[in-house]
Amino acid sequence: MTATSKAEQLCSLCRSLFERGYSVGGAGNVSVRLDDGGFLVTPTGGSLGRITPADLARIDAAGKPVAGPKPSKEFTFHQALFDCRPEAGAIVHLHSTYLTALSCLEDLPTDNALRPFTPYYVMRVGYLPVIPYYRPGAPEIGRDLARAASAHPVNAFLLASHGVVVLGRDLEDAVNNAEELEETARLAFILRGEKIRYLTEVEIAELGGPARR
Ligand SMILES: O=C(CO)COP(=O)(O)O
Ligand SMILES: [Zn+2]
Repeated sequence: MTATSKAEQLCSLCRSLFERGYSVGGAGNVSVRLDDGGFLVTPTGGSLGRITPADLARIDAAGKPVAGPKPSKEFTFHQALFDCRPEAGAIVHLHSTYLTALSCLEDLPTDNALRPFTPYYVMRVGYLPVIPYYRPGAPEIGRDLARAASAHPVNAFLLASHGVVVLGRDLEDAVNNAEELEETARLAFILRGEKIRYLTEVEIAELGGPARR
């Protein structure tokens, strides 16, 4: 896929996420890896709902901004993840409602904030490690995400009291993973207080999702 078509796809998926309430105000950021080793990333401070290809920042393979407006202040953590996950083609960071609500709970288990009770969550994401709270833009987020991404073969990480970071092999895959994960968190809140039948270890293993280390 050319850089131009990736830019168009990025803008149309960002608009779609915004229009369906996955992002509000200026929250969230999205990036995609280009064939030359560089990246396209949403600008800092902009709404995902109103992005055009001219609004995207272009970063070269060395991590230097080379065109467009100032990139997202979270590009440092996008880059840390791209560096340790060469198979990842895109990253979506959202403050979507139910995942962010989950991220605000006290005493979340750091190895997995969402115990699986449906198969697509396991197949698309695996499980959900938690990164401690740091202010948005803090370099520690990238450092901790890189450590977690090496330790856990999963496609998403919850940022405590902040939101979620989701990876995919390409942009469409990353967005699908993010939607599935937000829906899983929504179901978890709907089911709060109910007796949930969690998937068994055997059921999880046969789904072929990322294996728990
Ligand atoms: O979600 C955000 C910070 O965590 C939004 O920041 P940017 O506008 O810099 O992308
Ligand atoms: Zn954020």
